[in-house]
Amino acid sequence: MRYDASSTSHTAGRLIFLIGPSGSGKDSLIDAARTQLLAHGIEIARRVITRSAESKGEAAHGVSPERFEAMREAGAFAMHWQANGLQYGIPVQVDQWLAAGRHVLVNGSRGYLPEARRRYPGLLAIRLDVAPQVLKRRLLARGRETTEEVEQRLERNARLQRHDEPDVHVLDNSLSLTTTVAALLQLLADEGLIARAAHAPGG
Ligand SMILES: Nc1ncnc2c1ncn2[C@@H]1O[C@H](COP(=O)(O)OP(=O)(O)O)[C@@H](O)[C@H]1O
Ligand SMILES: O=P(O)(O)OC[C@H]1O[C@H](OP(=O)(O)OP(=O)(O)O)[C@H](O)[C@@H]1O
Repeated sequence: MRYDASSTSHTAGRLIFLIGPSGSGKDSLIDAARTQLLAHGIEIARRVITRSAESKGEAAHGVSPERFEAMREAGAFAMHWQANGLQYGIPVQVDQWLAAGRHVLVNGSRGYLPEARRRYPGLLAIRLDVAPQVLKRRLLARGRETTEEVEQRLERNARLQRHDEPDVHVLDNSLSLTTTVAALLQLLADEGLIARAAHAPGG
């Protein structure tokens, strides 16, 4: 059965769309915050990517381009997009979680944000920022892509940076991941998506 995302626009669960350039630390942040997010009842979507294996970071599901296309045709994705020569799919399970009133964190894309907003009007957009020179250093240190692929990612970043989307919460990931995890949890508490920690300011 095909799933109609538009039928789930007005649900109790909120989509948390984490964006930021490739290499800004989205996977790392999700991994570092995973236990705490799950403890707060936040679901975390597992991406499907046309990449055979990820050296580190989130446990994405790697598939061939042919398999990805078959999954897309079968309606397996709530959202999907293309970037950096790869296809990314977000499982339709996300819509089921949202319909059940669960908040869901998705590792998203700046390029896809306008479309994601059309589908999920109440989504919470969070962008990870790091300085361009830090981004380059991290991408090279990650060692997953070739130098050329890193350059392409930096070019894509420079291009997308020029389109500043409104209504996006920005978290700086230039410092330690621990700092960014704390900022993420604070933001989710401010938005009323998780309970505020007893010791947190304003709580
Ligand atoms: N706060 C941080 N401090 C230092 N290194 C980081 C930090 N966040 C991420 N990294 C590193 O930067 C690289 C890119 O992070 P990653 O999570 O893969 O980014 P993305 O998922 O956005 O592409 C990884 O090697 C990761 O270990
Ligand atoms: O549209 P953008 O904001 O440029 O988004 C960056 C693109 O790369 C992404 O994955 P990730 O950051 O995990 O990249 P990676 O494949 O290099 O890990 C993300 O899913 C986007 O498709």
